[in-house]
Amino acid sequence: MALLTPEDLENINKQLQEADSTVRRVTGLDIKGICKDFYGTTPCCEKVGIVPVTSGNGIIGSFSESLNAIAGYFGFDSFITDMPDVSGYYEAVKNGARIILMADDNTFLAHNLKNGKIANNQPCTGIIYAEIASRYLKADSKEVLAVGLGKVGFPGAAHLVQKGFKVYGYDADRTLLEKSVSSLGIIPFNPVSPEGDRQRKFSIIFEATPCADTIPESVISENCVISTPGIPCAISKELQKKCGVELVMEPLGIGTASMLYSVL
Ligand SMILES: NC(=O)C1=CN([C@@H]2O[C@H](COP(=O)(O)OP(=O)(O)OC[C@H]3O[C@@H](n4cnc5c(N)ncnc54)[C@H](O)[C@@H]3O)[C@@H](O)[C@H]2O)C=CC1
Ligand SMILES: NCCC[C@@H](N)C(=O)NCCCC[C@H](N)C(=O)O
Repeated sequence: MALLTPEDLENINKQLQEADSTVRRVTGLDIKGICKDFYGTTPCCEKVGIVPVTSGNGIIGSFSESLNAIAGYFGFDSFITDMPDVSGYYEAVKNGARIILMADDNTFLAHNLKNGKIANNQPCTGIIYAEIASRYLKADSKEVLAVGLGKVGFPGAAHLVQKGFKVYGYDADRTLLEKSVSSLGIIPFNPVSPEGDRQRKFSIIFEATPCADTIPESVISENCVISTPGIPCAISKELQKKCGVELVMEPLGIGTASMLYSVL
């Protein structure tokens, strides 16, 4: 899995505020409103314990601090434990944490100790970015392009299928593309070299790849939202400006909010 860097998390509050205003423009609701409406839950001063984890590549600079800022932004009472790992987990519980947030190199979880609910960042991220895209107020059709069908993208594409959208999809990994076609019924469509479908454009695009510039101008409709957790960004700033694309993209907060609301 591509790991976050401290650079990705710089000015996390500013990134979150900017993403929130884009989400509000795109859907009419802010991120809180989307999570509340989608999960049917509202925070009620649950205490969130954030536990740094030293395994694998170790602690990522400002990752825990970013989670603390994000939890506060969404109205949770949160703290970072002094100790990492098992000692940190013990410290969190002893200090009254109701929800534990912790991540190693492979899994980023939220666990509600009271109701037993547990969430994984990858599906929670894919689903919430897909949900935001699905609520685009200026969408000109129910057709969606989903690029990147991995641990984040597949759950997001599945969510769009379940919501009744006609999902065109692509993944550079042929096996994953074939699995998505057979299990979700998505229509294979390579945005970079579409066979036959040269003029197909989309006003709703969901992207979840670790590659830059995966969305070419040829598939961007006049009114278009690109909802993408993918890092680096799926579209250049120049192309975004040229096409007037609404870009919903943020490195950690939207996915974390989805996790927290899903375990309430
Ligand atoms: N913003 C956020 O909150 C979060 C962001 N991420 C980011 O989302 C991205 C995806 O993460 P995962 O799904 O866990 O990774 P993954 O490796 O499971 O899936 C990525 C998929 O993209 C495909 N891919 C790569 N280049 C492609 C291209 N040019 N065109 C089409 N498909 C291409 C790969 O074949 C793979 O199936 C990563 O950049 C990750 O850092 C992940 C979790 C949260
Ligand atoms: N964008 C949300 C998904 C993050 C994920 N791509 C990642 O970097 N995971 C590694 C987190 C490692 C955290 C570290 N163990 C710490 O506790 O600081």
